[in-house]
Amino acid sequence: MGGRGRRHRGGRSHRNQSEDVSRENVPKPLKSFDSSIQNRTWSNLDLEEYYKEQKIVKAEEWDSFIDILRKPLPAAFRVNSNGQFCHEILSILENDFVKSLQAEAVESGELEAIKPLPWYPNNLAWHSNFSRKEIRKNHTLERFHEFLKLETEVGNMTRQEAVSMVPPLFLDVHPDHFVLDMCAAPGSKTFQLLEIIHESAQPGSLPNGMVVANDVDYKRSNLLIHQTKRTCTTNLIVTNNEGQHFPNCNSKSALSIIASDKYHGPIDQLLFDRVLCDVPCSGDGTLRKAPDIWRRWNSGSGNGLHSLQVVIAMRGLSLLKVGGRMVYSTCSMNPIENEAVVAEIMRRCGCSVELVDVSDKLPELIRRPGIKKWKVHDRGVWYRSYKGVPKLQRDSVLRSMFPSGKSDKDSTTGAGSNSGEMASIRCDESAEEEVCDLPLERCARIVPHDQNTGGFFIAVLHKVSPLPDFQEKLYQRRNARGRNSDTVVAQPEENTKEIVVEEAASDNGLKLEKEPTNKEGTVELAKEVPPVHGKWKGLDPVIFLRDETVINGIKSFYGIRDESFPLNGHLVTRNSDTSSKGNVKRIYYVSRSVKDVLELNLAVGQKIKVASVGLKMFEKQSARECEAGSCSFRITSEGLPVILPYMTKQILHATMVDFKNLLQHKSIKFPEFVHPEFGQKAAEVAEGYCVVILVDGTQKLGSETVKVNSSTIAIGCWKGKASLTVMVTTVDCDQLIQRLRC
Ligand SMILES: C[S@@+](CC[C@H](N)C(=O)[O-])C[C@H]1O[C@@H](n2cnc3c(N)ncnc32)[C@H](O)[C@@H]1O
Repeated sequence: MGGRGRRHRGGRSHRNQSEDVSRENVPKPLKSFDSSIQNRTWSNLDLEEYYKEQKIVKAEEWDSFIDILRKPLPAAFRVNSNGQFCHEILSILENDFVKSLQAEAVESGELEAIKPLPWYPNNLAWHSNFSRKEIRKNHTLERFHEFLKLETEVGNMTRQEAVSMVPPLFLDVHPDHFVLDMCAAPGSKTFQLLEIIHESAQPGSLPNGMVVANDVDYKRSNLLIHQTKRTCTTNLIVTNNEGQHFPNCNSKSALSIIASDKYHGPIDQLLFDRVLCDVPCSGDGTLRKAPDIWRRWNSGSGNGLHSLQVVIAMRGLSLLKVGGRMVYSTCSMNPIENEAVVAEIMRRCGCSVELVDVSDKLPELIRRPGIKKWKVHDRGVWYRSYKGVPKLQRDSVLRSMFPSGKSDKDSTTGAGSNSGEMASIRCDESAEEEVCDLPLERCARIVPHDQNTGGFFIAVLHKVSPLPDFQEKLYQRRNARGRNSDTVVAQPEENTKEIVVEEAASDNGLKLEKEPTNKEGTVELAKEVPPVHGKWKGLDPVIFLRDETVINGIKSFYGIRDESFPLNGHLVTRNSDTSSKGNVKRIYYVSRSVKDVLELNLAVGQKIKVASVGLKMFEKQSARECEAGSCSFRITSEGLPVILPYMTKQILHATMVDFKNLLQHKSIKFPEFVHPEFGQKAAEVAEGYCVVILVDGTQKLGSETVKVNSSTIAIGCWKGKASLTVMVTTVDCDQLIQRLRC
């Protein structure tokens, strides 16, 4: 539909249901690649020594490995499978650019300039032989660059590193799944997850599944909100919780006891069928794309992230349903952030979690088994085993970093026990090299020289039974204590009666509004109705719109029947939209699954910090534009594809010539349309927002003859006193005009 995948401009900026993305959130462009300084900036002796020692590639491959790390990353991109013009775009790539760019490929000694990634389903993902900078700067690639730019801008394509596309494919998501993306920003994988959730949905029908895209960083979340808006989804909640403390939303828990008396929703507890745990990492797999990492890299950054990665992954597993699947991934090549984390969570979970062997999936994706032997490096010293770690260093070098994960609490000796000797010791030779006894070979490591990509790591985990009790209780204890330790020791805890008082406190600077507590220290929830005022400072609360005058006004103006497309209970607003009662400015539509989760979240005291939810469907018109009798809410471009199949009023059908004229001239007086019949119908429709649908030559101009389907092209317009005016951004107009020329 013309409205699909639209990009919006000029809307008022709103921090939480954010429209805009500040420039500082946009990933910095690739630093200019100048071969004269390449060797100086694209090298780091510590990194080289580290990876030689860790033996993630064989000695004979070393040169190929390090050479390719010094070459800029070829650009890759994906075609949005739900985009209305998906097939046209694939056809342009296959029939135009594959051929027209061929000369460039030959010049650089390659066979093809662009080609589909063989392991990605349906040829939707593509590899190019040009770096992003080459595409930007090389004049012969100008047309290709323009094409990529425009299609990305209107939401038909996404530029994404090839290896970063892998985790959602291993997650095996179905349209009815509840999916948690724990560390989601800037959102390229969330976008893929949403595509899968919506895969088989017909226009207007909403899948049963949903995605919760969480990221602790609200600025980065704004980027995600912007990115995913192009999917026109009603099935997404963007949240700003710390992944490792993502709340328990359980209406039956002691904390929620008061609310649960009033709560009769279909979900008692928020658990997920799938969890994506794409954790913060040192990012050395992205060296080819972000060369400044060469300068900054040291082994300490991976060591420093290990504990956080473990606790985020553990939280993901406890939020996973039994029988569910979690993918753990990083864009780091470092075993301390990868195999060591996976081994530690396997140890903590015992038999309740299995590593899934996915070696038969995506056979064309070249990857290597996870390694079972590695060492730990800290401040110039290599350790083969935890035994050798001096006491003073056991704060930074943890037993979970080693392959066996075993501690030796009594050991006071070892390579570095005397701090005076440390500097001269390169390795604790006395200790035996450890080998992990877990099936880490089932993990997948993607190394850059195998298929000219970045580096990446993936582990697929299956939850076969509830986690050991003490792991769940550990989470509660840590929250109750104020959670200032990420280096959690996996030991059984006896007293778990303590109740979470501040489920997600203010570790990251967000302050909770003060809530009343009772004598047990539990949060007392409002007795009558769930709280609606902002609990999280800086985040507007989510409020269900119950104003019948507004809802009925919309229903009757657009001819929407509740039995076909329910509005009651599915419309929400944010606090800043309602500066005074009845003055709602923006209305968001949420799918049933999202509605159920929001209601549960309200019942348990708004534990989840909701940054953005659902799809902006209606926007208030200014009083000047609204004549008496017309509806004061227009439909947004992103909402149109979802609601159009259910609209029975305010619809006009135009032939190609009138449709194109409208796009070109933006505003046309009724008598000036080529088909007077169309001008007549436009004059008759009620003043205010209306939709113009393009009909082909064989169809009549009567509304009842045209059924809306996935290829329907429609635009929002404003019917004024004497003319019809297009309500579509210039970029979208231009894109549509170009498309209609094809
Ligand atoms: C590797 S990036 C995620 C990339 C993302 N999955 C994508 O595909 O676009 C890691 C993200 O983790 C976020 N993060 C860092 N610490 C976190 C935490 N404790 N909980 C949740 N997110 C966290 C960062 O803000 C960052 O956006």
